[in-house]
Amino acid sequence: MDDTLLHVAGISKRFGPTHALRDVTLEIRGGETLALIGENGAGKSTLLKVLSGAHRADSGQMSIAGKPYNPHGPSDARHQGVAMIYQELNLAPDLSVEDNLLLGQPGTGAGLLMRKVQRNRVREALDTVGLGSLDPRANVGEQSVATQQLLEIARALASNARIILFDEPTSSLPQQDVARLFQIIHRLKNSGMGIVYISHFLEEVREVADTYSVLRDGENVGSGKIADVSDDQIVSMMVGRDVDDLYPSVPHEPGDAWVDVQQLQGLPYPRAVDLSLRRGEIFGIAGLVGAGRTELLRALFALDSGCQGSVTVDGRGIAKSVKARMRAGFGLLSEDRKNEGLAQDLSIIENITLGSLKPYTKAGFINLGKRNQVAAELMSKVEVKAASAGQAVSELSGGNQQKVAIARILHQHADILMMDEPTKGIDVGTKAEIYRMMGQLAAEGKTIVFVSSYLPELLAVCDRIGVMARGQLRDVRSADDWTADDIMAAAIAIDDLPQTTTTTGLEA
Ligand SMILES: Nc1ncnc2c1ncn2[C@@H]1O[C@H](COP(=O)(O)OP(=O)(O)OP(=O)(O)O)[C@@H](O)[C@H]1O
Repeated sequence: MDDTLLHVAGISKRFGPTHALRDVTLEIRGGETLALIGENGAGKSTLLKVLSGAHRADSGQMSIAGKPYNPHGPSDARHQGVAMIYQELNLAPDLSVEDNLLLGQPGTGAGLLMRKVQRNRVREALDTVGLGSLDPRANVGEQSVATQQLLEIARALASNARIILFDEPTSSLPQQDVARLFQIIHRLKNSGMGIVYISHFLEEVREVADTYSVLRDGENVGSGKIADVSDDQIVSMMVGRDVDDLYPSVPHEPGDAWVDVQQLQGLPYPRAVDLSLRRGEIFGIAGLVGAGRTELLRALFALDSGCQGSVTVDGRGIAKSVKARMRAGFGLLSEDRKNEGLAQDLSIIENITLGSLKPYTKAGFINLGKRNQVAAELMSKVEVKAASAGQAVSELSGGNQQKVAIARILHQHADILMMDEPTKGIDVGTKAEIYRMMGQLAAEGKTIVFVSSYLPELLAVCDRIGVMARGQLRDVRSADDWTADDIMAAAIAIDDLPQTTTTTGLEA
C-alpha cells in the first residue's frame, strides 16, 4: 500500500533572475521525519514556504494522501493540514494561550458547546507538547521563547495538522529546550505525522531525521535514508565536491598580550571581567545563553552607557566610546543581524562599505568603481551567494545575510574582531571557510574574540577558551586543556541545576 503523505513533484520557483527551486521532488510518509539539507541559499526555506502556502510555485504539483494540494495562502495550508513553525515566532503576544491556539479556526466565538469542544482540543494539544500545566488564559507574550515555540506546535496540533514544517527550530533555543523539542518531534512522528526539518547541524539531523533530501542551487542532488550516508557524503552532496576538513586550521602563533581589560563592569553584566588578549590569537568564549557573553562584547565596544572598567591597547588607555574603540581597532559582529547588524533595504555593497567610505572619497565624491570592486572581492572571499552585488540584503537567504555582516567587519580592517555567534545559520561548508578565514586573520596578527554556543567549533578553532557564567569570566585555559564536559561544568554554576548535557553545544 502506498503510504505517501506528501508528494511534491517538479516544483520550480523564480525570484526575478534567481532560480530558487528547479524541478524539485520530495516525498514524506506518515510517521517519518525528513531533513532538508543544503548550503545557504540552496532553496530550503523557499521550498518550505511553497509547502506552507506562503509562496506559490511557478510550476509543479503537490498532493497530500493522494489528493491535489494547492494552498492559496498559509491559512488555507493550515486548513488542509500543513503547518509551518518559523524561526521568528508568529504568535500574538497580547492574546491568551487559548486564543492563540484557536486563532483563525472556524467556530471561534461560537456557541457554548463548540467552545467546550475547542477547549478540550486546546488542552489535548498542550498536553502533547508537554505544557499540560500551563494556564490557557496566560498571556503568550510572558512565555519564554522555548515555550512560545511549543505553543506554535500546539497551535498546529489544535488545527489538526498532519504535516509540520520546521525551519531551523533550534537556532534560538538553549540546549535543555532542544532536547525537549526533539522528544516532542519524535512523539509527533510516532503518532503518524509527517515532519520536514531544516538544520545546518548534522548531529541534529542524525538525531531527529529518518530520511534526507539535499538541495543544491535549488535542485535535488540526493535523497535517501539518513542511516545509509556518512556526514562526509552529505557534505559533499551539499557543496558539490569533497570537503576533507570541516575544521581547517591555518598555522598561526599567538604573540604578545596587547589588549588589556581590567574590571569591566556592565549593568549588570559583565561583572568585573579581567582579560588579556594576544596578537594573532583566536580567543573563544563559551557559556550558557544569558551568561553575559554578548554583554561582554558590547562592553568592550562601549555600546551600552554605564559600563565601567579600563581597556588599553598597546598600553594606551582607550576612551569609553564606540568611536574611540573603533579607532583603536575594535570591530563587532553582532548576533542580532536583523536589528543591529544590517540595513535590510540597502544593497550588499552598501552594507559592506557604508561604515567606512573614506578610502573611496575624494573632494566629496565617492569613487564607485573602486568601492564596488573592493566590495566584490570581499563578497567572493566570504562566498556571498546573490543575484548581484546590488541586490537588497532583505532578499538574501539568512546565511548569506550573515556572510555580508562578516564581510563588513573585514572591510573595517578591524584588528580586534569580536564575533558573536558568527556561524549561526551558516552551512557546514561555509563554516569551514569561516574557520579558515579566522586562522588567516590570526596569522596576519589580528586578534579574534569568538563567542559560540557550538562547542566542537570552539574546541577545534580557538587557541584559548574562557567560560562565562553569570556575568563573570570564570576560567580561561588553553583550548587543549579543555574538554566539552569541562566547559559544560564550568558554564553551569553550582546553583544552576544541570538538566541535560550533550557534547555538541550549550544551546542550538
Ligand atoms: N523574496 C525574495 N526575493 C528575491 N530572492 C529571494 C527571495 N527569497 C529568497 N530568494 C533567493 O532564493 C534563493 C534561495 O533562498 P532560500 O532562503 O530558500 O535559501 P536557504 O536554503 O533557506 O538558505 P539559508 O540556509 O541561508 O537559510 C537565494 O538565492 C535567495 O537570495
